[in-house]
Formats: sequence, structure tokens, C-alpha cells
Amino acid sequence: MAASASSTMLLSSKSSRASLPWKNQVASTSAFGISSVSLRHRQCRRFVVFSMDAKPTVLVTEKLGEAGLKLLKEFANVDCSYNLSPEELCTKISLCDALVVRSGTKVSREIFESSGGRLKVVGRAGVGIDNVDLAAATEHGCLVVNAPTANTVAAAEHGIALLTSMARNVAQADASIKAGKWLRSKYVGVSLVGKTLAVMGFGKVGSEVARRAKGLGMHVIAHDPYAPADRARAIGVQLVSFDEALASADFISLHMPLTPATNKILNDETFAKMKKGVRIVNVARGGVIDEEALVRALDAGIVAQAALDVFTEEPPPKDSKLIQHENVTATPHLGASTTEAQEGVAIEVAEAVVGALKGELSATAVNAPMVPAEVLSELKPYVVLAEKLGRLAVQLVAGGSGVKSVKVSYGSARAPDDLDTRLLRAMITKGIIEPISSVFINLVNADFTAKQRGLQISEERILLDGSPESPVEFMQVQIANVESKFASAISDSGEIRVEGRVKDGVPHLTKVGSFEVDVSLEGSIILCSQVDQPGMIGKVGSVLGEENVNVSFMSVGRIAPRKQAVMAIGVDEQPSKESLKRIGEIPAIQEFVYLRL
Ligand SMILES: NC(=O)c1ccc[n+]([C@@H]2O[C@H](COP(=O)([O-])OP(=O)(O)OC[C@H]3O[C@@H](n4cnc5c(N)ncnc54)[C@H](O)[C@@H]3O)[C@@H](O)[C@H]2O)c1
Ligand SMILES: O=C(O)[C@H](O)COP(=O)(O)O
Repeated sequence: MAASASSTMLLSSKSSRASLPWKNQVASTSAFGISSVSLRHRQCRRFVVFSMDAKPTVLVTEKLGEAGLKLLKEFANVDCSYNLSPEELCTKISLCDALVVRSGTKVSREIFESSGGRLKVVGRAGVGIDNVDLAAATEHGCLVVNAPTANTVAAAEHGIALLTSMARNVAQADASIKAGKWLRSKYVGVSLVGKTLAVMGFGKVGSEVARRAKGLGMHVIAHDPYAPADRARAIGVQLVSFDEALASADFISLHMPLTPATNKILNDETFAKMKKGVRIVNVARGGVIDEEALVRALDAGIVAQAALDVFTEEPPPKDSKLIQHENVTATPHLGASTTEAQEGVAIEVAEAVVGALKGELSATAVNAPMVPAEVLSELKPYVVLAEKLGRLAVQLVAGGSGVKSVKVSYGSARAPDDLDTRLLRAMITKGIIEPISSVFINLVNADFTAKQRGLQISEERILLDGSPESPVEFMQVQIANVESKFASAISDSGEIRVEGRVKDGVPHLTKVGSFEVDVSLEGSIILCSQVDQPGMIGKVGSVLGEENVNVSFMSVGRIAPRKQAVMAIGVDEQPSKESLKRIGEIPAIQEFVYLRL
């Protein structure tokens, strides 16, 4: 069922950016199983295929810049519904192909479950994806894309704004003057020049903050276990250990993501390691600070001041001791809120969402491999070959065998680190699993689904001599420990084996078991095994001809003249059961199998 349904898919006729130009191939699939003109939704083994002019639906749950909305509207029906309750969102989501959010929408597991498989892309108009349940997204084959670069400068500028305004009590002094007071001695500040700033998390925002702080004459150190030292050196920043950063900083600015490792990384214990009178800026995520411990540290004078843009709970409770603390400056998660950044993230996320809906791979995918456009373009026919080999191999397995172990071999003259096989492996997995289950497989959930089904896919590189011009000379899919409904597909070493190559851009089946054949992987294939003798091609051909089934390719592979042979016949139309039965009844034919691509 899955095989035939996928062959009804039409592919994108447009390609842009990181587009996979795998267009106009009716019997093929896009990386995300969806296209600009035809979307397939799998729900309990049912498919809805939109008509040519049907548009996908994109739900936007938080304010998005106009330019991004415009891009979305050119391609999709856009439903801007703000302030939805979780229940309302769960109800709406089953009618949506994509969801665009900022940090204010919790994209929980329930949302993916409620979508019934229709939701294919979540676009986060910003960096942090801690409000999206990534594991649930991946399990449901839903791509998550973000806008990782467009608000970097805005966040860094806000960090610097908080740093400088905190040091000079700008917010407190402003409030007091508006209250009719003139408190010049109360609001004496501290200078920044010559002070040590520890940037915790030396990524995009952290390094921009560091650059700016150096311009203010600060001595900048950074802690980031994953940042390359040469990048830090290039900005004139020294990478130090976590404890060293805490011990030597006059100011600490937080710029790491919220992860299990960074959750409450600033707590009673770590505050105790800081210089007395340290000042803290947080434009990362509220959860990286234990907020109750921060209140204690402020009360104890360990932390002289804190400037916070983000909170564990947003919005924070009105009576929050932290927000009300006189030494705290707070802003309502405004780091990314500049006109420029909002237009930027809106465009960045809209392009990624539209691209993904068209079946393109995204350069900002969070839960799928990011494959550069040139690589995608080169791999295009191999991706098709990979899926078809997987599809053929699994159809050769005899019922009840249970596929558990698949080995994929890539024969290539390319250096091992010059061939990215993640996409090929995902498509082989798709080819193997889809014909035998109701699961919709794409690049996002291929590895997860294989693991969940106990399907072990191992890969092997066979280094070939010769020109590394094409990425893969041949690809082999072997399924071990199973019986085959077509015994000739079993190789000398006992596995079902199919091998293919790309010839002039077209995927070909070139080996079945130990038999060399050559048939283009289009339409469907009939494999017959017989004793090599004259007239066999004619006999099968005439059965098919009588039914007006067009033969696209025919090829015979044999071990030796007049010995065992395998005939591979490509057909454009599906032969009737009656014709297949007649082929099976041709006396010399020992076994045959009809395989859908
Ligand atoms: N307030 C806002 O509106 C706003 C705007 C943009 C970004 N942010 C937040 O700022 C943070 C940084 O964003 P970015 O774009 O720079 O991300 P990024 O991925 O470029 O940088 C994050 C850095 O943190 C480092 N890191 C990870 N674990 C760490 C740890 N345990 N200790 C120290 N460093 C660690 C990573 O190696 C990486 O270099 C994110 O939490 C993001 O959500 C907030
Ligand atoms: O992670 C981010 O990009 C920032 O926190 C911005 O979040 P926002 O889009 O909700 O302003």
C-alpha cells in the first residue's frame, strides 16, 4: 500500500536554495515526503493527496514579521491565531501542515500526537528550541527548523544594553525620577572599563557580546566546552574553565542553550564560587539560573546586581521576589525584539518552512542532517537508487521472515570523509520499512524508526581505485538471516542481495543475488529465474504484450550459457494477476516475482 501510494506523489517543480532538484519524477519521493503540489498525509494507513491547486496550511501562533508572512502566504494558506490555549492548539493542529512559533508556544508531544501525522514542519522564528519537544517531533517524522542567525546581533545588543544599564542603575534611576525623586548619590554605578567579563557560552550571541564588551574596554574571558580556542583567540578572548570563569569574573553574561547540562547551572553552590559583588546578565534562558538561589545570593550580597531578560516561567508570577528585587533589572524577553531582527527571523524561518513543505532539505534543520546544496544535487540520483534498492530488497523477503539486519555497501573511489551517506541510509531505510508498515518514513525519523523496529542497518565503504568523479560507483543492499520468495536473490554468502548503479543519471538494478542484470529502476520489475535457453524473452514478452503491458527494459544474467539465469524485465504498467500466473506457468520458468518500485 505504501509503495503504490508513494508512486502517486508528484514532486516539486521549483527548486531554490538548498533544493533537491528531484523534480518531475512521478515514482519518486522527496526528502520529507511532501511536495509543493501534492501533499500526502498518513493517518492510520489512509492518505489524502491534495489536488494540484491545493495549498498546505501553515499555522502561526505568535506575531511574525510581515516579510515572513508574505513569503508563507505566497505558498500556503496562513492561519495567524495568537494566544491559543494548549487545547485549542491541539484541536487546530490536525488541520495544519506546518506550525510557526516563537518562544511563547509550547510545542509538546500532545501537539504531535494530535496532528495525526499531518504536521510536517515546525518553524521556530528564533534560536532557542527548548519550547519544542524535539524527541516527539523526530518520532513523528516532523522536521523542526529554526532561524539561528537573524536575531544574534539583537540579542547581543540587548545583553550589552542590560550590562551597561545595570552598571549605571539606569532602570532604577529612571523609575525614581519618574516618581518625583532626585537620588544622585543612591545611584552611583560601577565602571566597566578594565573589569573582567566572563561570557558563558561562546556561540553566536556570546561571541558578539564579547566583541562589543572588548570595545568597552573590558577584559573578556569565556567558558564554553565546545567552542574552538582559535575562534576565541581571533576575538582576543581566552577560554577558561567553568570554575575559573566564576572565580575571576566581575560580570558574568550567560549565552548557553538550556539543556539538561545547563539547567540551573548557576545555583547556591556555584554562586558561592563567585567573587563577592559579581554582576550577572542573562539573555539566554531563565532555566540556566536557579532563581531562588539567585534571590538568596542577591540578599547575601554575593551577587550585587542581576539584569535578566529571560525567566524560568514566562511571564513570571507578578509577585516574583526576583523581579521585585531592587538590585534586579528585568525585561520581558526582549532580546530578539528589534524591528530588524524580527523581519530577519520571519524571513529566515518562512524560507525554511516553505522549503521543507516543498520537500527540500533545510540548512537550518534542527532534528535532521543538514546536507549542503551541492552535495544534495550530486546525490540526487543515488538517493532515488537507495530508496528503490531498499524497496526491492524487502519485497524479496519471504513472508514471516522478519527483517532485522540490513547491510549497505557503497563502492566508491571517494575518500571516506568525502561521502556523506546519511541521506542514502535514510532513503534505504524508507524503502525497506514503508512497504511493510504503516509508518511514514523521512529523513527526520528514518534512524529512529529503524531503531524502534529493531532493524539494524550497518554501512560499509568499499574503496575503489579510479576516478572519484561520481560519489558512488555501486550500492548494495543485503538483508541477512531471512528466506527469500525468489531464491536466486540469495547471494553466495546467504543474504538477499540487490545491487544498483547510476547510469547517465538514471538508477539501474545491476545485480540480483549473484546474477548480473541491467534494468532501469522505473515502473515495476519482474524477476524470473530459469535455465538459460533460447526463446525465453519472447515467451514472457508475448504474455505481457497480449495485455498491452509495455516492457521498458529486459536483461538476462547467467552464470554460464545454458545454466541457471535470471531475467529482469522492467514494465511500465502493472500486469494483471492472470498474466503473472501465465508467466509462472511457462515451463522453463522455475520461479518469478513481481516487484513494485
Ligand atoms: N533573549 C533572547 O531573546 C534571545 C535571543 C537569541 C538567543 N537567545 C538565547 O541565547 C542562547 C545562545 O544563542 P546562540 O544563538 O548564541 O546559540 P549558539 O548555539 O550559537 O551558542 C550557544 C553556545 O553555548 C555553548 N554551550 C553549550 N553548553 C554549554 C555549557 N554547558 N557551558 C558553556 N557553554 C555551553 C555551545 O557550545 C555554543 O557555543 C540560547 O539559549 C538562545 O536561546 C535568547
Ligand atoms: O531563542 C531566541 O531566539 C530568543 O529567545 C527569542 O525568542 P522570541 O522569538 O520569543 O523573542
